[in-house]
Amino acid sequence: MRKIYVFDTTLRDGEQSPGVNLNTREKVEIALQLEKLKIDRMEAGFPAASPGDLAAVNAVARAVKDVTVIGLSRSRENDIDAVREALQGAQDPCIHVFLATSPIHRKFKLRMEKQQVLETAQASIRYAKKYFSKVEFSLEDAGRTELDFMAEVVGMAVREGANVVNIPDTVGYLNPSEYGAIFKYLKENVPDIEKVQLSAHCHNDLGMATANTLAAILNGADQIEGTINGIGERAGNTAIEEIAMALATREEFFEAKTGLVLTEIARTSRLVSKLTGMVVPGNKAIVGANAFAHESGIHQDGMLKEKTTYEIMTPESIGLKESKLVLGKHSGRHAFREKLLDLGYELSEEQVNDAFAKFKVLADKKKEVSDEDLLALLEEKLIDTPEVFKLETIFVAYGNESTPTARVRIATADQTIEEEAEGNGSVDAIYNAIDKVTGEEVTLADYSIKSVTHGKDAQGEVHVVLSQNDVAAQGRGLSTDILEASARAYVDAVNVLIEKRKTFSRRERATL
Ligand SMILES: CC(=O)SCCNC(=O)CCNC(=O)[C@H](O)C(C)(C)COP(=O)(O)OP(=O)(O)OC[C@H]1O[C@@H](n2cnc3c(N)ncnc32)[C@H](O)[C@@H]1OP(=O)(O)O
Ligand SMILES: CC(C)C(=O)C(=O)O
Ligand SMILES: [Mg+2]
Repeated sequence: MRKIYVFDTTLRDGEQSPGVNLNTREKVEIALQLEKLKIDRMEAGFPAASPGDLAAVNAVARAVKDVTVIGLSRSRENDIDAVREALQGAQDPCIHVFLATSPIHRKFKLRMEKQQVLETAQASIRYAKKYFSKVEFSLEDAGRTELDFMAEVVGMAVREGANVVNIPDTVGYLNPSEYGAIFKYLKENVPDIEKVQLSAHCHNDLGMATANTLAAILNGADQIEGTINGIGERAGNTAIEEIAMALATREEFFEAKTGLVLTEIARTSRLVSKLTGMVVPGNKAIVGANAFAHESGIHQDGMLKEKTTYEIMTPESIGLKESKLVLGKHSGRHAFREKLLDLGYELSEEQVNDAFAKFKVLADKKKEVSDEDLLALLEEKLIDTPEVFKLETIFVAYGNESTPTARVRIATADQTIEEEAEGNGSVDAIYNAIDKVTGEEVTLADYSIKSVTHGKDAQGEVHVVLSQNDVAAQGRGLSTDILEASARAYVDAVNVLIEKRKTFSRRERATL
């Protein structure tokens, strides 16, 4: 099995993400975690960029023990000297020198002819070689460089003793067959190419960074460069975790693997996200919150029967605990029943069906139904009070300069009654309208409201206590709308009150 070396540039190209700025302490923290992940090489920064970055690279160089630490440098002696200073104290230092080779960069940015590019690159590799036993040279924007000129520059780098030659698709322009073909071409056309390691460095402007990097591996690349979570300049770099898991999942196809401790992937991803402030999208491959979550009933059923139906790798393999079955409007009975069992509810088939119907109504209103939602829903269902009055609809008209008015429609066993009333607030108006329907003379002894779930679409739970003569009754209402929850709680309490009154009078009659 061929080993693919992993060059992590989270601390350099990753830090080039707009808005990201890592201080020394943060760089060291990430570097130590990258060491646990067992990446082979880490680019800690660009020492010539600022005194702060030079110091941070130095701190990383001194902190890590088992990883090659790299500093980036333009093809200029001053930049190379800055890397020399920054890498003092490193166990295994390496310098990364780069110069653009494409016609666009030569003409507009560097304002150099081909020959000048060749000579500048040669001089910088020679200078770097005086101080470093390990030198990587990158042909910036290789992806848009003429193949014959690229081969000429790579040949020069090989002769000058570069250890790694990197072929960046700096602007994410190529597609996998084109990028793979470059590696094949260099392998076949550059004399002594086997003396260097060829490296792939891709950007994700067209969403092809991972595919391009894999194409390079299939065509002989020895090293891949990337960042954790794929952060980096513009649309980012190749996500290292995607390459590592692609190789691990399809080992028989690629016949290559990294030396990463895969179970450290999730932890590393979380740390990088936290310290860079770059949130990982839920649908991000491997490390997104939904990468091992299933919401659809058919998928959940498959997962419960056999996980490989819908998972090509396990969450445990990247250091997560388990897959998640998320209950939502697309979920089915299998997952629902499983969740009830998890929560300690062993219900009959009929009860499950009944609760499932209520769950679907709630799921239509909420993106995700949480455990708290379910508990609230189940507890409400399990209280067996006959519904003398059943709330059907409420309508509230409210304005801060007008009197709130509410209209309620309530069903009884033999009719549906609609009433309207005013109040000194929306809830008061609703309660007055309900009183008109029920004809019950009750006192509102207590009213409380709390949110039982989180977020903007949280469920509100309203508790009311009603009293009538010596009888008190509690009611509970649950809804994503607090006015509806208030109405439900009140009607529930009236029903409980009526039930209590019946029990009370039965008991009284019995004692006569
Ligand atoms: C594809 C990549 O990711 S490359 C890395 C990109 N990363 C960064 O640029 C982050 C760090 N950079 C910086 O802090 C600054 O750009 C510095 C300190 C390096 C340079 O700053 P300044 O001296 O003010 O130059 P500025 O950034 O404006 O322009 C870049 C100069 O470097 C030249 N240059 C660009 N690449 C190279 C190179 N590889 N080798 C030599 N010169 C280069 C440009 O032609 C330009 O030269 P000019 O001033 O003669 O026109
Ligand atoms: C410095 C080089 C390697 C780079 O980041 C790029 O070309 O994308
Ligand atoms: Mg880059």
